[in-house]
Amino acid sequence: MRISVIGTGYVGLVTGTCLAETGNDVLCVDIDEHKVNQMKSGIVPIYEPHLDVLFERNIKASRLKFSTSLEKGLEHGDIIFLALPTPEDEDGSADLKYILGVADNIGKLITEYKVIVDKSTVPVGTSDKVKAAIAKNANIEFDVVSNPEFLREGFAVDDFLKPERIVIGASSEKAIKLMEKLYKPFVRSGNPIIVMDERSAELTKYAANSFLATKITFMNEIANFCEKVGADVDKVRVGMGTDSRIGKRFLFPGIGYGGSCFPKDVKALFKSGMDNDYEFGILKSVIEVNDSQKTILIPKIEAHFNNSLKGKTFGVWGLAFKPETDDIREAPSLYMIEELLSKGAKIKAFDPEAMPNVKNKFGDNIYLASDMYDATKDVDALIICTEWSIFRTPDISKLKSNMKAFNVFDGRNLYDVSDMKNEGFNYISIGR
Ligand SMILES: NC(=O)C1=CN([C@@H]2O[C@H](COP(=O)(O)OP(=O)(O)OC[C@H]3O[C@@H](n4cnc5c(N)ncnc54)[C@H](O)[C@@H]3O)[C@@H](O)[C@H]2O)C=CC1
Ligand SMILES: O=C(O)[C@H]1O[C@H](OP(=O)(O)OP(=O)(O)OC[C@H]2O[C@@H](n3ccc(=O)[nH]c3=O)[C@H](O)[C@@H]2O)[C@H](O)[C@@H](O)[C@@H]1O
Repeated sequence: MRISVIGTGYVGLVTGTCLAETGNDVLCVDIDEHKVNQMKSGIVPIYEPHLDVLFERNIKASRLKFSTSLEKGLEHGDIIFLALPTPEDEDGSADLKYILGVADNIGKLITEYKVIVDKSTVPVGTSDKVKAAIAKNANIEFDVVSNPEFLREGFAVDDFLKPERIVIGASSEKAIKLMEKLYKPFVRSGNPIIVMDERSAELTKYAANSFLATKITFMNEIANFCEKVGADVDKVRVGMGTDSRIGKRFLFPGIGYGGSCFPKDVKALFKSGMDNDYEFGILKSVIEVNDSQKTILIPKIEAHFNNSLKGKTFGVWGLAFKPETDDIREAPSLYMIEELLSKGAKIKAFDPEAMPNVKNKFGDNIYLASDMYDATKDVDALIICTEWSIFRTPDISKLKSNMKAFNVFDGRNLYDVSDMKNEGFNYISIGR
């Protein structure tokens, strides 16, 4: 099938590449000329494990091409995916200017039947807005489908190739048939393609992300309470998670959820609620609790240093919002670093993939370490913000010879409390 993907970020590029992998002829369109030039010369512009192999293979097979021209994209694809940003607007709602801007142009440019697929995360009712924006300028038949994406960064290729489910929100039989044909190769394992109306599909995406964010936040509160009453959240987590109704996943406490989606999506669902005369009390709390969780280690650090962080140096391990990505959008590490800088501390930071993004954000305000041990030289404490695998079994003797004082504040519970104590560290983690 001939496919175009408009917007070639984490979702668009993975979608385009994986659809090419199953034999489709894919054109990826992006407004960012630099990005498109990179892709044309074979460079994957983001860090996403395993994407490079598929990317290269499909470019070689001429199934994956790139352009900055929306016009070419609309000419090429029978199915047009919109994988455009839907960032948080000032009032917390999802900003639809990218989606509706492109929809407006689609109406002007299409000359034959197209299926326009919204893959971005958008509030309930957006498909009607997209339809209206296209219809305003088009005299041609077209259909709009809502097909929310559930991939995780760091596992995006795997999640796309082997999805637990595919949600298709549509009312046109013709469009549904085309979408089912396109996705058939991805559901061989028996996982379902779930067809529903557009509004339910749009809400499914927000409900899923908000539920997961709530699950994490609930566990963060249990962890905070564990500290008050002398319980161990790791034990509570295992004790709870073995109940299959609860499940083991997404129960890991830490310094809050971050990323380009959970924070904005929870806020957008809350705002959608308010716009429709419904106040999501639970989401209000999730937002508040997560905001304070991001800096939950700060009072503990301050208490240790007698409320004076001025001139103290902190090593920070892990800057991306989670492991296996270079994405720092809404990363808890950024909130920690900003808070520490504002209190006069100095930072030596390291992340395996996110250093260029962090450099853009902080410039010379922090020291960008050349490796994880460089970030621990002469520090008063080490702070762990992201649980990259390479941090899990550090060379303890190297750490000890580097660090000025043996303080570790661990926002991701990487180490055994008694092991760290036996090694002579003052080790503070979450809920233990
Ligand atoms: N990042 C993720 O893991 C997931 C994101 N989503 C949703 O997917 C959507 C896209 O997210 P990301 O891929 O993370 O965004 P992104 O910011 O990584 O990529 C968006 C791309 O769209 C391009 N763009 C902007 N305006 C354009 C225009 N007028 N024409 C062509 N290209 C244009 C940008 O240059 C950028 O390359 C959002 O709604 C997000 O909530 C859904 C599931 C997972
Ligand atoms: O809509 C999206 O963009 C995506 O958002 C999340 O994916 P992602 O943000 O890539 O990452 P997650 O693995 O879900 O982690 C999100 C945040 O929660 C935190 N988290 C996750 C799990 C956990 O147990 N504890 C915890 O604190 C992570 O550290 C991270 O900051 C969802 O998992 C995807 O299904 C969804 O498609």
